[in-house]
Amino acid sequence: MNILLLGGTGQLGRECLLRAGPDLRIVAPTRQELDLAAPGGIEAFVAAQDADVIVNAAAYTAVDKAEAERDLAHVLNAEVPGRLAAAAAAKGIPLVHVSTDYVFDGRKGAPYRPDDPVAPLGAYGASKEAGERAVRAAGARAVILRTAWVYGPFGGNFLATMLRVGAERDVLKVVDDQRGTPTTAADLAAACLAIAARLVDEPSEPGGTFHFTNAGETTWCGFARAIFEIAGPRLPKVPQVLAITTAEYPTPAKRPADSRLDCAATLARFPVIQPDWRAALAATLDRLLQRTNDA
Ligand SMILES: NC(=O)C1=CN([C@@H]2O[C@H](COP(=O)(O)OP(=O)(O)OC[C@H]3O[C@@H](n4cnc5c(N)ncnc54)[C@H](OP(=O)(O)O)[C@@H]3O)[C@@H](O)[C@H]2O)C=CC1
Ligand SMILES: Cc1cn([C@H]2C[C@H](O)[C@@H](COP(=O)(O)OP(=O)(O)O[C@H]3O[C@@H](C)C(=O)[C@@H](O)[C@H]3O)O2)c(=O)[nH]c1=O
Ligand SMILES: [Mg+2]
Repeated sequence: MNILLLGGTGQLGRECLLRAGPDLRIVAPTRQELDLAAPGGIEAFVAAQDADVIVNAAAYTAVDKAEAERDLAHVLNAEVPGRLAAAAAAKGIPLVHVSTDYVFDGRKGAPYRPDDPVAPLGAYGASKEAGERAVRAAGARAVILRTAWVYGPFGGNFLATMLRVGAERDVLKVVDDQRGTPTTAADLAAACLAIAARLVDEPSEPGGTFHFTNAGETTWCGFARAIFEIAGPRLPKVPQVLAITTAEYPTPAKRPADSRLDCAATLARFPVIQPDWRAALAATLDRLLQRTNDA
C-alpha cells in the first residue's frame, strides 16, 4: 500500500512514519515541498503522486492561539481538508482525515456518538468542524476520524508540558472538571493505518464519520496525576497536583466540559485496537524516559 501522508512531522504523522515498511510505503512531503498555508497547489501535488490512499495528519492545533489566528486555522483545518478530499475524489482514491472532540460543546453528559450534533466552543473546533463539512461535500470516499487529547513521546502536548513544568514547580494546578480520554499518537496512528488499509482493500467500504480514543476516561487533573504516579519513581522530582476548576484557569479558548467519544461503531467496523488510556500512558512513558535516559 502506498500512502500519501500530510503532516509527517507532527505527533500523529511521526508515529505513522515509524510504521512504514516494505508493504507500507509512506510518502510525506515536507513543508518546503508543500506549504499547506498556501494550499493552491494541493490538487496538482496529489494528482502527481502514486498513492492508494491519503492520510491527513496535518492541522493547526494551537487551541488558544487559534482564537487570534482564525484565518490561518481555517486554511489548515477547513480549506486544506476540502482540497485534499476533492483531489482524492478526482484521483479515485480514499482519504482518512483526522478531526477532534472539540467539535462538540461538551454538554451531552454521555459519550458522543458520531452523528450527535456538533457545536464547537472555540475557533479551533469551529475550523475543524468546517473541515469535516468540506471533506463530506467533496464527495471522496473518506473516513473522518475524530479523536481527543492526543499525546506521545514527540512534540508539544499535555504530557510534555506536565513533565516540563513538574520539574520546575512544587505544585501544579490542573482543571478537574473537563472530562475526556487521553489518546496516544501511537494507538491513533495504528487505527488510521488500519482504516486506510481497509478503505484500500474494500472498495465497497463507504467511509463516514467515526470516533477513536484510548479506552476509559479521566479529567486533565486525573491525567496529570497518572503521569506522576506512573513516572514518579523515574523522575528527579514529583510535584503535588492540585485539582482546580475551569473558572480558576482562564484561557482564550473555551473547551468542552465532557467530550468523551463513543468509539463502538469504529470498533465494530474496522480492525482497530483500543488500549486502556493508563496502559497506553505507561507504554508512552517507557518510550519517552528510555529515550531521555539513553540521550
Ligand atoms: N493534538 C491533539 O491533542 C489532538 C489532535 N487532533 C487532530 O489530530 C491530527 C494530528 O494532530 P497532531 O499530530 O497532534 O498535530 P501536530 O500539531 O503535532 O502536527 C501538525 C502537523 O501539521 C503540519 N503543518 C502545520 N501547518 C503546516 C503548513 N503550513 N504546511 C505544512 N504542514 C503544516 C505540521 O508541520 P510542522 O511540523 O512543519 O509544523 C505538523 O506536521 C490533527 O488533525 C488534529 O486536529 C484531534 C484531537 C486531539
Ligand atoms: C498546562 C495546564 C493546562 N491546564 C488546563 C487547560 C486546559 O483546560 C486543559 C488542557 O490543556 P492543553 O492546552 O494542554 O490542551 P488543549 O490544547 O486544549 O488540548 C486539545 O488540543 C486539541 C488540538 C484537541 O484537538 C483536543 O482534543 C485537545 O487535546 O488543561 C491546567 O489546568 N493546568 C495546567 O498547568
Ligand atoms: Mg494546546
